[in-house]
Amino acid sequence: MQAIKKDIQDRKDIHLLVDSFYNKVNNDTLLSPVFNEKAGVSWEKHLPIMYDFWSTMLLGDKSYRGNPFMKHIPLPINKVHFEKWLSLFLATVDEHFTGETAEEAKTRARNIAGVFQYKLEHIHAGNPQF
Ligand code: HEM
Repeated sequence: MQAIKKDIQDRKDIHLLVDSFYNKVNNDTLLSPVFNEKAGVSWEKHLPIMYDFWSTMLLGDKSYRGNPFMKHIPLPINKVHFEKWLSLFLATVDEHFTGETAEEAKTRARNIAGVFQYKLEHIHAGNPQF
């Protein structure tokens, strides 16, 4: 029987969301090389940052301080990468959660991915006006 899904309520839920998402990323042939080869991500450091980021977004605990966009400027990523990133994120939320905060997570992800993609397109086109 399938477990009854609940909403994202606390940091334990955020850990499940983030761990499951990056597990998918690490198994994805398009995104995994960007994280592991191009950026050489240290997962030990990155995952706790992402727990704080999503806790700040969804639980309002203000544990994340930083400028997330800056880290993405040097990455070789475009629309195709963002579409994949978003589809994995949305699938992860739906797999584990349902409710108002789960919907909020998907809306935030869509919006931020859209903004990042738009800004990067301009920067990559040689118009670093941001
Ligand atoms: C194609 C899409 C994306 C790729 C390939 C990507 C990749 C990365 C990489 C390689 C880092 C740096 C990790 C490190 O410092 O070791 C990073 C950091 C981060 N990313 Fe992304 N990312 C993507 C989209 C997004 C989106 C849409 C969001 C937000 C919803 C996001 C939020 C963050 C945050 C919060 C950080 C941490 C920044 C910090 O260190 O303060 N990323 N990402």
